[in-house]
Formats: sequence, C-alpha cells, structure tokens
Amino acid sequence: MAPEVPGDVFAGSGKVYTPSVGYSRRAYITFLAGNGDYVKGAVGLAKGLRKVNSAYPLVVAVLPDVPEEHRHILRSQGCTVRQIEPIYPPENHVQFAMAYYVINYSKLRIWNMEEYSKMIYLDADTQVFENIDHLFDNPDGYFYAVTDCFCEKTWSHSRQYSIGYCQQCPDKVKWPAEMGSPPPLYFNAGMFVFEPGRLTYEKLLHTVRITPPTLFAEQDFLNMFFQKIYKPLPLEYNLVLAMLWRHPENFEFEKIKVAHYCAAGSKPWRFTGKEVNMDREDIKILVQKWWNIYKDESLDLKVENNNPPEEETISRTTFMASMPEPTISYISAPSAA
Ligand SMILES: O=c1ccn([C@@H]2O[C@H](COP(=O)(O)OP(=O)(O)O[C@H]3O[C@H](CO)[C@H](O)[C@H](O)[C@H]3O)[C@@H](O)[C@H]2O)c(=O)[nH]1
Ligand SMILES: O[C@H]1[C@H](O)[C@@H](O)[C@H](O)[C@@H](O)[C@H]1O
Repeated sequence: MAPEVPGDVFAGSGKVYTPSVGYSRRAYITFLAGNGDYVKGAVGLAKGLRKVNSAYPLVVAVLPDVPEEHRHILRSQGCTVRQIEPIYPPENHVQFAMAYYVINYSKLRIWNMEEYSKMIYLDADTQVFENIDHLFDNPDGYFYAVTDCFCEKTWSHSRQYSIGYCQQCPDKVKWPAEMGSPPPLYFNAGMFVFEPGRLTYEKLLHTVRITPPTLFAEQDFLNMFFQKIYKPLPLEYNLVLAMLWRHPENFEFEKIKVAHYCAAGSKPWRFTGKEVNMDREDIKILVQKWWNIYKDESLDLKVENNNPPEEETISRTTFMASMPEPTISYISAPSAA
C-alpha cells in the first residue's frame, strides 16, 4: 500500500501565484506521448471543447518524443503546448505495471503547473459533448473523478473481478466479510479535476519513488494517493465505454458529457467495428459523434491575425530547475497508437 496522503496536502501548499498574464488560471489539460495517432485525439478534444463553448484553454502536456509537426498542429488548433519530462517508476519495478501504461506516470508532472490554480485533466481518447466548465467551481481541496467499472477482463488480476464484484452494483455480488472491508471507491484516471501545487507535486514524486508499481500504473497510484480527498462525479462526466453493456441502468445515454473511448477497439481513429462489442449501435453513435467533431472545419481555430498561440516550452518551474530529476530511467514512449 502506498503511504497515506497527509490531510494537509492542499492546505498551505506553498503555491506561488503568478499574476495571470492575459489568460485565466483555469485550464483543461491532456497528455500526449509518441508520434502516433493520439494527436488526433488531442485535436478532437480541442475542437470538442470549442464546440461546447468552453471558456478555458486546452493545455497539452507533451513528452519529448512528440514530433514538432504534431506540436504545430496542436498550436494551430489553439492548444498551449507544454513539454514535460517523462517519469518512470524505479527501473527494477517497471515490470509490475502494464508496459503499455508505464508512460502514464509522466502525467504526474501536471501537478507542477502552478500558474494554474485548477485544471481538468482529460485523456486524449476522451471527447466532450457538453460544457463541463462548472466543475471548476466545485469546492477546492478535493480530487474529483468518476468511479470505474471492474467487469471487463482488463480487471482479471483483481480481487474484485475474481468474485464478480463491481462498485457500480455493490449489492449484486456483495463483498464477502471474510475478505475484510470492501475496497475504497476506485476512479478511472482518464478524467479528473485537480489543483496543481508545489507541495502536492513534491509529495507525488517522492511517493511514486517508494511505491511499487502496479498494473494500472499511475491510475492505481493516484487512487492510493488521493483516496482521502476523492469525491466521485456522476458517471456522465467520464463514461467509460464498457458501462454501455455492463451497467446501462446507471446513467442516461443522452446525458453523456464526456465519453472515454478506452474499451478495446473503440479509439475512433482506428475503429473497425470488428472487436467484441464494437458492433453495438450505441458505440457506433459515439464513434460517429467523435468524427463529426474532428472533421468539422467550422470548429478549427480561427485566428484573425493568423498567429496561433506561441508554444510555451516550460518543462520545469524555476523551483524545480534547482532540484534533481526524480529516479527515473528514460525509455522512449511505446508506440501504442
Ligand atoms: O501512445 C500513447 C499512449 C497513451 N497516450 C496518452 O495516454 C492516455 C492514456 O492511454 P490510453 O487512452 O491508451 O489508455 P486507457 O484509456 O486504457 O487508460 C486508462 O488507464 C491508464 C493507466 O495508466 C491511464 O490511467 C488512463 O488515463 C486511463 O484512461 C491517452 O489517452 C493519451 O492521452 C499517448 O498520448 N500516446
Ligand atoms: O480502469 C480501467 C483502465 O482505464 C483500462 O485501460 C480500461 O480499458 C478499463 O475499461 C478501465 O476500467
């Protein structure tokens, strides 16, 4: 188990407030690694946020292996491109996390973006269908995210899966008393609301160095780290697609605000419809909705003076520049797209 998060993790976090120069201190943020097709996801997200008239910019935290060509596309869509350095758990432990997910530990860098007071993180394989800006107004001091589902085979390593227990329907198969207390609520880390800050960032980096990696990499880690201040959001704010066939009674399809194309075979940019469940009508509707936004030229950024926002390549704040990089072995991002 990871060490518990001290209750004061946000209180007096020593945040250095930079006066906002021409932009709000709230922003959406996504994460991009490698030179594959995930850039399409980030572009789709930028256009989706524009479609719902979001008032806040989209920052894209890019690893060094994202090519300049892709950064240019993102800037031309109005995104603020911020390079971050990768984070890996100690080398001798890497094998415990799913290889494909190890790169996602780098997401922890986003807590270092102290010029923002609050951010909404969205995976590049999510799309917004309704404005969710109001989430920025939720009370500070908490970590907001949507509870996950344990019914898919990706969870076959877990105790929950082994007994057929899912937190989405905890009364269907009850947690057996002989297995101790039921596990705490577990969120999917493809969407969350958080507050960047130096103290939290330092604690995250310190804790990740002493926490053995687990299969779902940073998702498991964030669940342990923020357990005490976690507040669940309604499922419609990050509809993990497996919910469509696992727990359709728990949400309303028409009210999906953010869809998360994380089920096997569901990434819109490589959708074939051939994988299990991918021939469902609701899946096809959601994939088509993604394409409609992605292809809609009226949603492209219109810059009157033809000068897209300049790139900010700030990988470390002045404060961090004086610190050694954490224990990290550098390997290139997997080409998962
Ligand atoms: O080659 C890649 C792989 C991943 N990503 C970024 O990393 C995110 C997460 O990867 P996937 O979307 O492929 O993974 P899942 O949606 O299946 O992952 C889920 O589990 C992961 C465990 O590490 C993370 O927590 C992730 O946020 C959560 O949605 C992507 O959306 C994208 O933003 C890239 O940019 N390039
Ligand atoms: O938390 C997991 C994880 O995000 C997986 O990548 C996804 O495929 C599963 O559906 C989800 O339950």
